[in-house]
Amino acid sequence: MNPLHMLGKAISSPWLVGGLCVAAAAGASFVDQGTVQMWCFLIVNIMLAQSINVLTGIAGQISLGHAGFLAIGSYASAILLKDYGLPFPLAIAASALISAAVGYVLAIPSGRVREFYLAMMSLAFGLIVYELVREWRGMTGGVMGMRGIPSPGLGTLELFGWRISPEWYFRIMLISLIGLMLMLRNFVKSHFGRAFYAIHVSEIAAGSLGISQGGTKRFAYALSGGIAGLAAGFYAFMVGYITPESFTLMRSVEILVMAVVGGLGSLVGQVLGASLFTYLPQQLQAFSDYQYIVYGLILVFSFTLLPRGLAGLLGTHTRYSKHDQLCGQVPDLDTVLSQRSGGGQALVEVRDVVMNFSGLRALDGVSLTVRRGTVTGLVGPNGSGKSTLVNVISGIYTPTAGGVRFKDEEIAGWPAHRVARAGVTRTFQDPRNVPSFSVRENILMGAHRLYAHGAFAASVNSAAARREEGRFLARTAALMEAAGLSAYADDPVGDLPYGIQRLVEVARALASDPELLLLDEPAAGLSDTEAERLMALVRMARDHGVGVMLIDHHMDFLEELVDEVVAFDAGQEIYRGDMAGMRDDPTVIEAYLGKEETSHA
Ligand SMILES: Nc1ncnc2c1ncn2[C@@H]1O[C@H](COP(=O)(O)OP(=O)(O)OP(=O)(O)O)[C@@H](O)[C@H]1O
Repeated sequence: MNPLHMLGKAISSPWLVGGLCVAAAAGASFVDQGTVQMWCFLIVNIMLAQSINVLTGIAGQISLGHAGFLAIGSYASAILLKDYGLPFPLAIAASALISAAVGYVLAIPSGRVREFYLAMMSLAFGLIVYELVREWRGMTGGVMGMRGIPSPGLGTLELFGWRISPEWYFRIMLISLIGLMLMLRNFVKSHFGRAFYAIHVSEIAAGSLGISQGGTKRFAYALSGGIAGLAAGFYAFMVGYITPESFTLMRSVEILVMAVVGGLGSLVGQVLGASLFTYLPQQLQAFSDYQYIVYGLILVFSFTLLPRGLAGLLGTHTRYSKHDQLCGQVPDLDTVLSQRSGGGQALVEVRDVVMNFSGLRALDGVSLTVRRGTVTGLVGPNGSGKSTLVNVISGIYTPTAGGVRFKDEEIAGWPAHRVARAGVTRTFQDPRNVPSFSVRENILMGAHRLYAHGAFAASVNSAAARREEGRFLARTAALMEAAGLSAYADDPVGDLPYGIQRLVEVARALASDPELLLLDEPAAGLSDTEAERLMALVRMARDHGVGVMLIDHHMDFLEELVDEVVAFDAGQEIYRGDMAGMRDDPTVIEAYLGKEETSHA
């Protein structure tokens, strides 16, 4: 193994980390106050880096204004303790809650913009907060700052009459950091962490699994704001004096740089980045005028040579599943899907759907019914509107006219995640997996809509959360076995052949225990063995009462599976019936099959 990766493994070891924490907690009594202050400052930076990592590294929402959260949390906790006499732990908890609330509100406009505009918006947030704390003199002390905040350094911070010394303050911070890191670790490995990452990689694919884009972004902003607020509360009491100059744009950039250099997406990386940027300024004191030039150079160096930051260099890899919690035996494949009754009943009814794209009519009055426990094939030449129909049913497009009824509800116009949560799961013509996730993580992500445990249970890894995760892991294992994917369980999907990626997407769709399954060219690029496996999976779904809509161009493949086939041309139905009839139908031959295909048949 690469020596750097060995080092990475060592620093991620719970024993080493635990040992270091115990040593630091004990050692705080034997070092000078400046060192203890530095350690406290390091903890604040680690928390801030984790805060930005949740938002930017995991959920993919860039933030250039994180010092805004730091300012809000610092002033809030200081005011609550100093002016309202709140005990210090409550003041810190309130600071976290207030910053989380601000994050939630900020997500409403920010959730609507991306990339450059999002960066600008977050920048504006940081600048507005900076100006507010400068101008709101009555509350914040304006440019003169807020003095006399109870602090362990001055011996003025008390908890129920106990004067907190700097060493004890450090120990309290250390325990809080350990708690935070453990909770974050559990959170990231849960379905919440996978949802955060999914909206980062593909909002459309996330929606098709029942992950709400807006809801997930709001949650990510609130969580990130909350963590920054926690750091801010500790910071305010640690320094005992805050001014707007501690919350400038440079501070926001510094926090982002720590996270980027440490390795966005990695929890361990944030500790490394924060450590570097806590100690570096000390070492660079002689060059303080050039400090930001040095930061800039580090950033350029890091982008060029270490795109995944220090975490990438040391090979520390954040996993998005609690794969070690697989408990019990891999269940029989038959039990992975619910057995649904009512075979033959109408499941989805598409009525007179029209879909226009600025002048182009992709669907022109399409009506179609898919029944429970049946497979409906959809064929037609390229551009005839098949994928558009799948997009309309699955909520990606709102039809220009017409309706879609699923079970007892009119779903046309529902957002994709709501349609998916109702039980409609689809695959895409080009597989939309999360390339950096393993096969197991991708398939597990399919079960998102079925999870019952909440964020707190996921973070503390409660018994109920463990049981549920174990159950879905076992079902994932059964699906991997059936799809012939077990050998790739821990491989990143992006590195695997195309056919395997398709099977992963189909297995992921089945992991959602769908009632209606929409498969868009699932057999394209599959080998014969892979196609056999795919057929077995589709048959299993059908036999469990799932209604399947299957788009494909392989006639032999369709012949094996479909109960009814519908042929489209130019957005209109030109044939409906069985496969044999379709092969002989002159309109279908003319528009789609051609003479050659029929003579082969
Ligand atoms: N978002 C969109 N904007 C504009 N035009 C679109 C959009 N989506 C589809 N179309 C057009 O609608 C028509 C139908 O496309 P669609 O992808 O549904 O066909 P298809 O039958 O699935 O073809 P293929 O077999 O190639 O996937 C095409 O002319 C396509 O260019």
